[in-house]
Amino acid sequence: MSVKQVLNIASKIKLNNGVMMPLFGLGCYQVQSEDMEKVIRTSIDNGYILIDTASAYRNEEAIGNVLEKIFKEGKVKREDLFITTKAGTGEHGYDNAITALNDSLKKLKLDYVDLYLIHWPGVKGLKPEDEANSKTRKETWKAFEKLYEEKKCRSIGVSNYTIKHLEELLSHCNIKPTVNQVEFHPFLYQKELYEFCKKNDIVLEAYASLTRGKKFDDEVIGEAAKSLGKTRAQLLLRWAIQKNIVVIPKSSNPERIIENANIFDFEISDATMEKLDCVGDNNQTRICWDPTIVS
Ligand SMILES: NC(=O)C1=CN([C@@H]2O[C@H](COP(=O)(O)OP(=O)(O)OC[C@H]3O[C@@H](n4cnc5c(N)ncnc54)[C@H](OP(=O)(O)O)[C@@H]3O)[C@@H](O)[C@H]2O)C=CC1
Ligand SMILES: O=C1CO[C@H](CO)[C@@H](O)[C@@H]1O
Repeated sequence: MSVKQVLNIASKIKLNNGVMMPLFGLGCYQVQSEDMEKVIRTSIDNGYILIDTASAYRNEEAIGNVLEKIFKEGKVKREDLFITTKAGTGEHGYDNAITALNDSLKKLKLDYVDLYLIHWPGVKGLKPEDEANSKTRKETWKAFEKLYEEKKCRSIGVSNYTIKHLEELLSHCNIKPTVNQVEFHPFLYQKELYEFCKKNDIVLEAYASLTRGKKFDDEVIGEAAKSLGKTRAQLLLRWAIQKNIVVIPKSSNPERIIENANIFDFEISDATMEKLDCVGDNNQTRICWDPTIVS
């Protein structure tokens, strides 16, 4: 298969600023620097065009080194890829956020990222309900708007925002967030947030779609995957894709990287989708951090 065909495998979704975002990509949390070249090369060879990282993951430099090599080889062009990074909890505030993206760009060896996200609504050291938290969040967004206008990021968005945080942001922003990246899988089907984002033209991007493997032993998941002749991981990813939710599974294992990409050749029936929507512990199984309680 040609690289072009490979790059076209992943379908895309249109963001509210007109940018096309791939529905599928590689999550880089806990991808070790020494594995990065193998992981990115395997991913790109198998149709991944989106790479998700964050300053907090401490692997932007490793990603930048690999991308530099790949671009030099001419195998893939910068504009073929969609790179996301995030400003961390300690990078809130106007000046901090500006510095944070410039630092990330230097490490990634890029002139721009495709998507820049506020990683977490809470500011380090502040309680979620603290008024100063909301003031600083607003300043952070002002910086994001400036960075967007300067074309240092092609789209701006948020992560771990609840409806309350989004309402606050929508009430004062000049540029709307394009994306909200949150934990989302059948065991934490955040339906209200999903509907809110849809209504407000914000694309939902799921993290921990595979529940980090923690719910693979669930019977409903097992049965549905078996009946489709797919793996549990593929079923979980497909469930989100069918809701037009972007998925970014992480794997450092070449076989699993390939397995996770093979989710565009089957469909989950409406009946099975409904079953999956209701699976588990009343949609309360959170694998990662909880933005409703922790700052
Ligand atoms: N905005 C935020 O706050 C957050 C963002 N994220 C982003 O989302 C991405 C994905 O979420 P993440 O937390 O990594 O969790 P995932 O649900 O993607 O699970 C990753 C884990 O599942 C394993 N795995 C991957 N593929 C398979 C497979 N086919 N079968 C069995 N096991 C598999 C991986 O191990 P192995 O590598 O050995 O294959 C790894 O241990 C992150 O990498 C990050 O980019 C994640 C959390 C929070
Ligand atoms: O994005 C991230 C991946 O998940 C972790 C929590 O489990 C977060 O701490 C981190 O920032």
